[in-house]
Amino acid sequence: LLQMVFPPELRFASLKFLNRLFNCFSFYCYYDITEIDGVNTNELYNAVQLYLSSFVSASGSRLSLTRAINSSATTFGLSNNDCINDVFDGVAVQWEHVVTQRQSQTYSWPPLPDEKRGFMLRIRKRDKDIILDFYLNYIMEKANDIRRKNQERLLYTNSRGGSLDSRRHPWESVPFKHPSTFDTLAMDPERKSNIEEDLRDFAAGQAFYQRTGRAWKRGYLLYGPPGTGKSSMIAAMANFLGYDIYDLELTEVHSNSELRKLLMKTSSKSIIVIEDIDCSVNLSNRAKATHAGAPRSYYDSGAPDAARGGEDGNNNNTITLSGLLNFTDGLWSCCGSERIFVFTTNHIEKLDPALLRSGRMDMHIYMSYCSYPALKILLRNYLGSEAEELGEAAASELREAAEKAKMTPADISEVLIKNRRNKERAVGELLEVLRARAERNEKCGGLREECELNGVVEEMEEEEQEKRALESPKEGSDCDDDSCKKVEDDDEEKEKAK
Ligand SMILES: Nc1ncnc2c1ncn2[C@@H]1O[C@H](COP(=O)(O)OP(=O)(O)OP(=O)(O)O)[C@@H](O)[C@H]1O
Ligand SMILES: [Mg+2]
Repeated sequence: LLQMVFPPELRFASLKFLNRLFNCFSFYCYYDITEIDGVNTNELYNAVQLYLSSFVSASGSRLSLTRAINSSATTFGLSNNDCINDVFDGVAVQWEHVVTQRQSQTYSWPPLPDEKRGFMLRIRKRDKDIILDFYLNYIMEKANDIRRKNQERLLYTNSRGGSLDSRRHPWESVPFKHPSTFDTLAMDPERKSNIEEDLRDFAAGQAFYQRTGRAWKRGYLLYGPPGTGKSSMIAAMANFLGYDIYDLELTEVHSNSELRKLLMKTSSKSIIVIEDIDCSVNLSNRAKATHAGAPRSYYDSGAPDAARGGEDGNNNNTITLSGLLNFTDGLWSCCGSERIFVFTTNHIEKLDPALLRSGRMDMHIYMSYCSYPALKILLRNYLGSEAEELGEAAASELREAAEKAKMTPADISEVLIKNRRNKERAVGELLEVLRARAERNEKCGGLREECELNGVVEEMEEEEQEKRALESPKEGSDCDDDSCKKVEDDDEEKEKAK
């Protein structure tokens, strides 16, 4: 019509004029919520999608269904260019899912997705205040609730090494399904409940952190020998609080600024984990600091710029200790809220004092060898029986052996898993293993670590294994003839080798 009525030079102006005229007389106004806002993912788009998926299934006649890899939840969504109505506080609104093909692909890296997706919200002009002030906040809260209720928490990794995906996100995610909880964690109950209480206080502490002027974050350093449950503790923390986990692979981070960018893209209510902090990256100026003796001198000599949040002059492409400290502690660490930092290490003595100084990591948690109270939890987990049920004599023998043996919960779990169908055999073998280990510890005479270094422990372990292999199969074991014969053959071979 425009083409017929107006000459070409007036077409654009007339279109603009008609548009304005139409808007003046229209009862409605429209808001676009696009999936990608400039270069960043639009959180509101994700929230609206989740919010609509909670009730769209009941009213929609044509829906899109999605399920993420490894996920157990199906998500309903509006099909392309479909509409749905909603009512908030007596006010009617309409949502439309608008999908269009991206026309001109301007150069950008990583390339933008082919489709441009967004939601269009249509409301009456007179309802603007109530919708913009309350409805959108309500949607954000509701989406967070749905996420928590679905228990579809995510485990993020930066294993792509700094490159972004098509949605401009540096983190990759999978549903987090680790079943470890504080109930299943073998640890002294008193220490465990202290940690639980600390976490509970943290999660409910918004007003406290606000009042005291502290950033709403907390740091935990988990240290102890391998197999004592550091990773299991992180999973238990995430399950307890219902937080996502960001597993930061430091070896994939190339500079301090990349580290900051990663931090900026983490969400609230999350646990940011760096495992094996002592060996995951060669923190370039740590050596200088240790050499200098005093922890503070590192700031003077090592990386003056980096300490203020910049890059080390000589090491533009490396991540420095100060970069890491800024990451956990500096201004950038509070670019979100309600976040927990967890570092783990097997060798706390190798860590730079700057990382350990008070206030840096709020709680240092030693994950120790398996004590008797922890052993009781493992017996309950794997055999389904309380230690007291095993009889007083067996219980006290176990207690004594466990205290002397200094075995990790991982080692003990192995013995229990192997014999989980036969409680007596499990307890019998466990006692045997614990005693052998206690005996070995005695031989090493408190120099266990030196013995381990010199291979003495390895030799002893081999001897123990051979001894056990020679004794098996035991009476009443459920191996068939063929497998028994195989074990005998193996034994013979081992004997020969010996
Ligand atoms: N305290 C514990 N409670 C329950 N299970 C445990 C505990 N410690 C270890 N385990 C068991 O041993 C296995 C290894 O534990 P985990 O990975 O948590 O140890 P880790 O301390 O993180 O070891 P590493 O230092 O090598 O990373 C787990 O599968 C878990 O089942
Ligand atoms: Mg671990």
